[in-house]
Amino acid sequence: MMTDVAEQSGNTARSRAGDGRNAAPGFGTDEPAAAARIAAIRERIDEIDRTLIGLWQERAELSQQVGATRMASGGTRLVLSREREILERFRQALGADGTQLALLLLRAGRGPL
Ligand SMILES: C=C(O[C@@H]1C=C(C(=O)O)C=C[C@H]1O)C(=O)O
Repeated sequence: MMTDVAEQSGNTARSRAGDGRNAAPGFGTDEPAAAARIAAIRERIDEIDRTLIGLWQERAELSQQVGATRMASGGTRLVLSREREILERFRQALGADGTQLALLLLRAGRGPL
């Protein structure tokens, strides 16, 4: 993110200098063909992000339903053995970043500890 902003302001500075570069502001390149390819790839990235956000929200709602169901039956709010399984699943698939992602995912459902 920081890099994008820095690169964009770099392009803006060149445009102001009137040297003919910065053909496609916001793409981080002065090559129109590269900018077109990037725009096409970004469409899919945006689609993936929308899906991820929707799935994230759906998972949080389902997790809250489980918690409410369990507490209404006199059970516990959390089940740490289950949370450990989920952390391990994400760690195995994605490594250390997977663990961090799973921690955020679990927190989205049950709130901060
Ligand atoms: C949703 C549940 O409740 C809590 C939330 C979990 C989750 O978001 O995956 C996992 C374990 C529990 O601490 C569950 O037990 O399945």
